Amino acid sequence: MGTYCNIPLRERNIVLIGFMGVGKTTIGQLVAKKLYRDFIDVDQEIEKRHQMSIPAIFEQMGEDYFRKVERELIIDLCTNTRLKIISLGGGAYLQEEVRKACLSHGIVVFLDLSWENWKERLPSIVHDRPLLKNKTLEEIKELFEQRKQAYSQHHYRVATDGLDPETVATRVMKLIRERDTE
Ligand SMILES: Nc1ncnc2c1ncn2[C@@H]1O[C@H](COP(=O)(O)OP(=O)(O)O)[C@@H](O)[C@H]1O
Ligand SMILES: O=C(O)C1=C[C@@H](OP(=O)(O)O)[C@@H](O)[C@H](O)C1
Ligand SMILES: [Mg+2]
Repeated sequence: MGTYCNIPLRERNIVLIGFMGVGKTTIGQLVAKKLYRDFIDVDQEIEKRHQMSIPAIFEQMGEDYFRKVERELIIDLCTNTRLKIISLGGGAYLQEEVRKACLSHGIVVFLDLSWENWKERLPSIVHDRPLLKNKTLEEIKELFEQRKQAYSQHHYRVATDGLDPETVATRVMKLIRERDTE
């Protein structure tokens, strides 16, 4: 797969990236509604295809299997679909092939949230994020910091601290509209 892309800019998929719990799934859904586009959440798609939850897939098939499935699905979506709003799982973008496919074929929007604000969200998300279970807050912070380097490879960044989902979605939508009218 080369990096050449013949998809016109305004037809490219919008790909939301960022750490677990920053709001990729929530915001993606809202942006899709605002732009009258289809929404695809990669985790939900994998769950649907396997008829299993993400924690069950991790437990029964293992993380390596999950990473392979998510990589293949994302590359397929990036190269073979247009005009979608796609929310990735937070770890997918750690894979180089995924980054390349998203950056060359889509418009990558990084949803950023400070550690201080992210920490407040942990209790509400820990139950269905296998990678957060049985980890201390210090270990999670380390993962949060480690992943910054991958997420720094994006087209747009939206700072979400203190913003409700509607406001974040409006900001993402405006970025896309402004780009389309350039
Ligand atoms: N901007 C926001 N402000 C407050 N809570 C949010 C915001 N975005 C998402 N959430 C909440 O955070 C949790 C994780 O959101 P989710 O969309 O599943 O994140 P992700 O897909 O990035 O893991 C959910 O409970 C969601 O309601
Ligand atoms: O960051 C990760 O490694 C993961 C993030 C999750 O998605 P969200 O980022 O939507 O929580 C999900 O794909 C899985 O639990 C692994
Ligand atoms: Mg999600």
